[in-house]
Amino acid sequence: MSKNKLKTEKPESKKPPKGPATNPDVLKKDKEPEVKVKELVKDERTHKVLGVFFLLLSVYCFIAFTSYLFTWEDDQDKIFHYSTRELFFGDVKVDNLLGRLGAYVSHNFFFYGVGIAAYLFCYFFFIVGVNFIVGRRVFRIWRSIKYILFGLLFISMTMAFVTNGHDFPWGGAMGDALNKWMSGFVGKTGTALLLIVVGFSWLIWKFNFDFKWPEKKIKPPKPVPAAAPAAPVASATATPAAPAATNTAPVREDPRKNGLRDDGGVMVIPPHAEEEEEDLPPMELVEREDITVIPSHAPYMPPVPASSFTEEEDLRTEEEEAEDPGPLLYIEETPEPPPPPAKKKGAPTEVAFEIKPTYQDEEDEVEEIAPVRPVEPVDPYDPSLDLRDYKFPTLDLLENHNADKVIVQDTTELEKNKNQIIDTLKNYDISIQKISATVGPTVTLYEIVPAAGVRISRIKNLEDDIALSLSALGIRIIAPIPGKGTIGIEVPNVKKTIVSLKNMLASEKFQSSTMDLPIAIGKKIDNENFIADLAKMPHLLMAGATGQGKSVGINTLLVSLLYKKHPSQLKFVLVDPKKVELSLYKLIEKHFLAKLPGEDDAIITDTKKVIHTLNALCIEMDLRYDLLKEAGTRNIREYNGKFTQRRLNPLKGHRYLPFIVLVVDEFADLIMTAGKEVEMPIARLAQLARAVGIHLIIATQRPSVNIITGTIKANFPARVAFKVSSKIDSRTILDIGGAEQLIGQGDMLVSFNGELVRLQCAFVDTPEVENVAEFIGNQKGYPDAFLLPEYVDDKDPDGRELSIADRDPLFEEAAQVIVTAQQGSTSLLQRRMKLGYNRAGRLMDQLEAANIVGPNMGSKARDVLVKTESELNEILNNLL
Ligand SMILES: Nc1ncnc2c1ncn2[C@@H]1O[C@H](COP(=O)(O)OP(=O)(O)OP(=O)(O)O)[C@@H](O)[C@H]1O
Repeated sequence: MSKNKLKTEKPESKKPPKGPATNPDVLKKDKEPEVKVKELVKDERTHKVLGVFFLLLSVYCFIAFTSYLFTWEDDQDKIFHYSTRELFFGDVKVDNLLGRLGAYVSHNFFFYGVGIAAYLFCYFFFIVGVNFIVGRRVFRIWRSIKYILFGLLFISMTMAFVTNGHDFPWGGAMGDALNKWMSGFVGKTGTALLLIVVGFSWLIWKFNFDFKWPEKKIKPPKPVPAAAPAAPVASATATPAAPAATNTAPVREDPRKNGLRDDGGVMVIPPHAEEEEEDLPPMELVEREDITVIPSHAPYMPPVPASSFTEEEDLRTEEEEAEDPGPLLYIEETPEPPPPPAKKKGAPTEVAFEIKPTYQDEEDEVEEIAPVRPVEPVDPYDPSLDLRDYKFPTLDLLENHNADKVIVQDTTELEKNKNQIIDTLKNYDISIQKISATVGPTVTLYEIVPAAGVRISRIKNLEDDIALSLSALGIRIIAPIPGKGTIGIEVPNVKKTIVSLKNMLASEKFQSSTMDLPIAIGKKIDNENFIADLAKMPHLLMAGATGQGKSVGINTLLVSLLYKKHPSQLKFVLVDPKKVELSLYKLIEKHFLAKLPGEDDAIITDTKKVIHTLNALCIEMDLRYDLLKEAGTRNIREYNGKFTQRRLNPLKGHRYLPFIVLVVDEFADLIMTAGKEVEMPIARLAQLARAVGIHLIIATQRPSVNIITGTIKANFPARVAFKVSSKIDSRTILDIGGAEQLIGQGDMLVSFNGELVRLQCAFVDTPEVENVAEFIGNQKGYPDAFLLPEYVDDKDPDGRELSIADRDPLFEEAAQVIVTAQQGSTSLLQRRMKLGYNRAGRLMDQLEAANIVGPNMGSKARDVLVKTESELNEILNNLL
């Protein structure tokens, strides 16, 4: 890849600075750092200063207002008597504790403003101040503003109405004006009634009083005759005996006390549905413990600590808050019918209730089972929110490579080739009915319809003769072209056209594709873009002699994925034994790469580390299978679908699963150095990993049978061959000859879905890849690369059992997990801490040695010997 094109240094960087030569003796004055207004506004310190200001303002107003209540008579005279100028700059004596300014401000707020309701301004300044100082929304500003506005109107008007004619401005000018207008409009009595209605409505809304009518005595139920059919209910107290009774109070009387729970269809509604029960059929409410409210931004990936997002969270604006789906509600599966998710934004409670109608008899049941009331669906979880500002790379980072020129072939060349083919065939007594040509980027396909009675195998055998007569390399005969009833002869073009990746990515087909992992591979002979879904392939084996376009091919695939996927949806594991081919992708480590914990470099070049990484991937695969199993889903799509619908509990280890694509640039090298140790995990992954979203792209220069073994081949149904050196190699990779006749430079054969297609691989140059990687790398990423589970090699002496003295660094964390969950299970450690089985097992042994858990009990979880966290802390302190 590095030899594609050498990146030239940008000329500007080497140019001497323009203008007069600088004298080194004359020291330049340090440029004052520019303070940007935007940064100043965002600065935490600015917020704190504002917070102090608002708090003091609140205190100031409060003292001034309170003082005004006692001194208003004297001060008012002076304020009326003197002009503002005299008041401010003269020597007027006032009684207000806060002097002339206090008297003046209070007078304006009370007299010309809203009267006693002016205290609401103190409250407002106070909450704004607290929010600024603390740096997060302790008080909800917009909601408070609504209440304050309502309070200003209502209190000032009510005070003006009640104290009508009083000297003190209880309602202020605004209250008086409102009162006057309202009294004229609906009369004094009308105004009084209106104020009472509004006041009571507010109180009811706020405190939701229980207006209970004295209950009627319940008549003891009549004994049911023994012959009568039994009603399908669980309890006579919960279900009235006759339809007429369904709307009577006793049925609804404190339904939760019934403690009944039926396993029928359930409907989940927010708890305040209780208030609106009046219109509903009688129903029983049962507290549901299987519904948990957990924070909206629960970590979805182990390497990203939850705390890293909280700061950003806190700085979110009120508007963003409004769009936020709010606390993440996850709803556990219940049997049929599936409960519609129900949680209104900001609903304050942590329990939801299960409501089901009670039935009179079986006939009613069908009607009654219909949903009781519509419930608002919960906003789906969006994994990309953690990097919400991430921008996808733009097409202008890529080059056109003159590919915008329409592919035209010399008509004389076409005509000449056509005649040559006809003549050659004639020489062998093969006549044809029709011949047509399709000009592709690298080769032209001549399609022949032979005359009746001509055997296809005869034409096929003439491959070399036709090549000779056309004096061209790389002629391929496809006899017959599947599904067309014609025979194809591919003849290389004299002038080839580069297929630029840019054009392929700009195509409608790619832009509008909804594939999980769309890869733009290249152009077919008929110039159709070949875009496939790697997730469906599900793995790709690439082979080709050196210099035939493999590295470009790998870049094409990787760049295609980078243009379509958000960092939260996709991770690459890059294995590059050649050390230079994939090094460009280092820039996107914190966005798209996965690595082993504790590794510095995400791109793996060392064979030993490759073995660890492949085994870690196998562990990840197993963990993912566990998660899928627990979620009752069959593949990653269903699983992530369920997770985003908030139907899986992150507290139980569920997380959004990004696709993982493993890319091995030189497989032969690995097999040569590590043999089975590499082959086995690769084969395991190839066999099983597709369902859990792990896909492999394996490339090799040497497609010999000892490298591409039967096991590997059997699990890679999609294979790509660039030009290879022999027919045997072509057979090894494609199970058929033909790749040896390719003409190189990205000319390729793809065997996929039982079809063999000749493509010209899309071309992306090294500087373009660099542009894309830089574009992504310059954006905010995760704190670290995606961490794969830990793998400890049993044969590795470093990984053997350790004594308590040198216990695992994760020992304390593991102890906390086990004690909190009160469950001594290794798989719990694996899931919660994303550890491999070996490490989790060793941790468990160490916990046993520290008497935190009991001995191994086979398939059952170990006993947890420590019951409380304080007990645990004591043990841990003693161990230190
Ligand atoms: N799709 C393509 N379109 C046009 N030219 C291409 C294409 N692919 C490769 N080439 C040309 O072929 C050269 C070699 O390609 P590449 O580096 O991908 O080969 P390779 O198979 O990876 O070789 P090696 O295995 O030695 O690394 C490139 O520098 C480029 O000029």
